[in-house]
Amino acid sequence: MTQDTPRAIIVIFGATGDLANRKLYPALYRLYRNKKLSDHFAVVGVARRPLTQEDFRNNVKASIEEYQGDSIDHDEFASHFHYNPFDAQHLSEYQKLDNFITELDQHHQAGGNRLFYMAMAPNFFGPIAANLKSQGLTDNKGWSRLVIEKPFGHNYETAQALNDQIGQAFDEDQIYRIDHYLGKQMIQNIEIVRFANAMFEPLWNNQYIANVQITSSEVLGVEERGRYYDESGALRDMIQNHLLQMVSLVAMEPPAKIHPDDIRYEKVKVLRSLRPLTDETVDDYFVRGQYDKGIVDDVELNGYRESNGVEEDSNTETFVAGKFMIDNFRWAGVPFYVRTGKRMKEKCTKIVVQFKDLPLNLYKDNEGTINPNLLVIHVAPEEGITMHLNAKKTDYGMTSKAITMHYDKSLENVEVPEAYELLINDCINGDSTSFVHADEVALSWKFVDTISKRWEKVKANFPNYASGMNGPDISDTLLNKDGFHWWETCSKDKQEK
Ligand SMILES: NC(=O)C1=CN([C@@H]2O[C@H](COP(=O)(O)OP(=O)(O)OC[C@H]3O[C@@H](n4cnc5c(N)ncnc54)[C@H](OP(=O)(O)O)[C@@H]3O)[C@@H](O)[C@H]2O)C=CC1
Ligand SMILES: O=C1O[C@H](COP(=O)(O)O)[C@@H](O)[C@H](O)[C@H]1O
Repeated sequence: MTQDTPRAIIVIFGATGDLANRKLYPALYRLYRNKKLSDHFAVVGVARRPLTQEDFRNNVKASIEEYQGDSIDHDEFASHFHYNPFDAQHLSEYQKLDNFITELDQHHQAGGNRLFYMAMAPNFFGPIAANLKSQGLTDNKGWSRLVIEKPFGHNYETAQALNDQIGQAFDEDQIYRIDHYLGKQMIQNIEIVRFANAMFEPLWNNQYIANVQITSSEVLGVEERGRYYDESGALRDMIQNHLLQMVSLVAMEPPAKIHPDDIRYEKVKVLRSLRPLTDETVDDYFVRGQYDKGIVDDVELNGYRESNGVEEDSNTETFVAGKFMIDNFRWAGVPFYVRTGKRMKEKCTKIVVQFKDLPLNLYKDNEGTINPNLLVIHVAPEEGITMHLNAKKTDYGMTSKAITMHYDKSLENVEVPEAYELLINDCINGDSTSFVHADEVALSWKFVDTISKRWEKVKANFPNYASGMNGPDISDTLLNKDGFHWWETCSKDKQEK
């Protein structure tokens, strides 16, 4: 561990929940192991369950063993963890929590800094933030920061109400809204690929790019999250946040500096330039799907409507494909296609940039065609970059063939920081670059609300795709009518077709 990393007490609200166990403890453990946490860090876990200190530390160790797969002695790490049984709805308990944190701060010499992490249901975010303020927990001598998890509201109105509520207790620069996609290495790489390569930046515009395709597909269905998901759907669960963040990063102008304000400013400009939809135009730009049962790897899987917590005639979409038009000088006329869904063919997040064809190309391939250049950013599960180019076919003639040049991140042989690990590290260090600003939340909800209102009004003919397929046919039609098609495979080894 190091002395120069910021000291802090990390207070986790919802310390017994799924997010804390599956993501936060393993992430903290990796930070600790990689010497990114100060000797003086401490974690206060709060939740209603009456756990003893020992129970809590055993839970933390068990979660590291399960999710980190690492069997070294975790006792020293766990000794930084303290449990405080607490009901967020009881105002009287906040003062006790304050005393508990203050004592620990003295014990660990944590410097008076407090990171409040909301790993609880979203309806608690506002009230807890207000109570932290009113009960003096933010009057500590060091900094205090608030970390909140998505969903940031259910629509524009509720997101604004949430922002107003937490904004009364914390300033915007103290609020860290987590979108875990922004912690992924290859998402962070978008900026570097674009702005550190002379061969891409001059071409990154409507003169040379035909379209951009962003896919985030999942093999899993809604599993145990049916109740939450049926209220949300893919539009709110993925498009409003992760997909729009990716669009913003691919489309933004170069920032003046690598500084949170400069980058947010550029992302906000993209969101402000999105061509707004109306009730009449939604169907031309966005389509939806819901998975049916299907056979995948010889196993028969149930349909969405058969899942726990889902209405039997649910109108909730588990798939969305859409087209964003960004009406600014750089992007006028270039469609940004996105799609996301559950129970699709493969787990894959990737960004494909398709370049325009040359005005004349004499060097066609054997089939008499010329393959467009593609730049593929593989976000997950593979991490890397593939360039699809044309080269001479090895024979006596002058025909071309499609080739790929690939950067495979896994060959670097370095441990890749996991998204939560990286984002928690940023919170502790006060770097809010990879977090979502209130303005981004507001603008993305405004855009998405038009679609969700339309979809609530006009029922779909669901289910419309079998489990294991890449969504419904209308997703293909969306691109085909513009003369394009989805570039399918995620594999770096195969030519993407
Ligand atoms: N799980 C995940 O992978 C992801 C979760 N999120 C978000 O993270 C947040 C947490 O999700 P998740 O961990 O899945 O939820 P869980 O339901 O698993 O956990 C909720 C936690 O809140 C505690 N809690 C509930 N009521 C109270 C109360 N009145 N006072 C104090 N503690 C309370 C529970 O403990 P107890 O019952 O002991 O009080 C539990 O620790 C949500 O906002 C979710 O949307 C976001 C992305 C991914
Ligand atoms: O935020 C969410 O993301 C996951 C997908 O994340 P990934 O890192 O595995 O791509 C999704 O399953 C979940 O429904 C959604 O809430």
